[in-house]
Amino acid sequence: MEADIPPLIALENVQFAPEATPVLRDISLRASERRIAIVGRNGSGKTSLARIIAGLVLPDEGRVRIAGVDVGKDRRAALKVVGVLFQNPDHQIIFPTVEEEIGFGLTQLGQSKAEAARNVTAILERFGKSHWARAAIHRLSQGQRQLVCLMAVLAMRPKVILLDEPFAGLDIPTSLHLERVLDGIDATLLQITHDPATVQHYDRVVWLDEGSIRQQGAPAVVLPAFTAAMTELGGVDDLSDLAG
Ligand SMILES: Nc1ncnc2c1ncn2[C@@H]1O[C@H](COP(=O)(O)OP(=O)(O)OP(=O)(O)O)[C@@H](O)[C@H]1O
Repeated sequence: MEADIPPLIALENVQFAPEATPVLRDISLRASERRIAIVGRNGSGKTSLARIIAGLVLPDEGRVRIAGVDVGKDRRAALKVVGVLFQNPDHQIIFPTVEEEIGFGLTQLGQSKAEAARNVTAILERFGKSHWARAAIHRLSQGQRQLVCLMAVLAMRPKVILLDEPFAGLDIPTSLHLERVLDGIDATLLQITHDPATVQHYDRVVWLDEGSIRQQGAPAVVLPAFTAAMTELGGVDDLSDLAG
C-alpha cells in the first residue's frame, strides 16, 4: 500500500531551542518530491532546519529520518543519504586541491583510494573539468569553488541534496549555469532561498515563519502569499524588527 511507504524526508515534531530560545517549534514534514524549496525571513530558522535534516545538528525534541536513516545518530549512513551545499564554499572546503577535496568525501564513505580516485575522475569528466584535478582551490573564483563543492556532493550520490542559498554571491552567468546543472540532477533537491523566482518550477514550497511552518504546498499558491507578506512587511519594517 502506498501509505506504508515512508517518505524520503520525515520530520516529526522537531523542536530546536539552543540557549533556551526556540528556533524551530514543532516542525513536522513528510515529503518525497524531487524539488522542495524552503523560504522565510532572515532568522526564521531555515539554516537550522537544513542542519538538522543533514544530521549536523541534533534537535532537542522530535524525530528526523531521511530515506529511513536517523541522520543525527548514524553519521556514516547519513553521508550516503544527504549532502549539503552551503552558501559560502569556503565554509566547506578543507583541502588544497580539487581532487583531494572531492576524494575526501568518497573515502569517508568507505571507498578505497583507487575507487575514490576513479570516481573523482568521473565526476570531473561529467562537468568537463578534468583539467581542474590538480588545481589549487584558492585560485578558483567563488563560482568555481561552488562548483567544486557541488561536484564533491554529487560524487557521493546522496538521495537528498540540501542547498543553502546556492546562488548568493554568484554573477548572472554563473547562477544560470549552476541552475542548469541543478535542474539536471537526479537526486531530490531541498533548496533554501530568498528568491522565489528560482523555485517557481519546484514541486513544493515550505514557508518557515518564526520557526514554524506557516504554509506549504504548490509554488503557485505559496510563493504569491509569501511574496505579498514580505512586500507588506518591507513597507513598514526596519532592520530593528528582523526576526530573531
Ligand atoms: N546554535 C545556536 N545558538 C543560538 N542561536 C542560534 C543557533 N542556531 C541558530 N540560532 C538562532 O536561530 C535563529 C534562526 O537562525 P537561522 O540561521 O536558522 O535562520 P535563517 O532563516 O537561515 O536566516 P537567514 O535567512 O538570515 O540565513 C537566529 O536568530 C539565530 O541566531
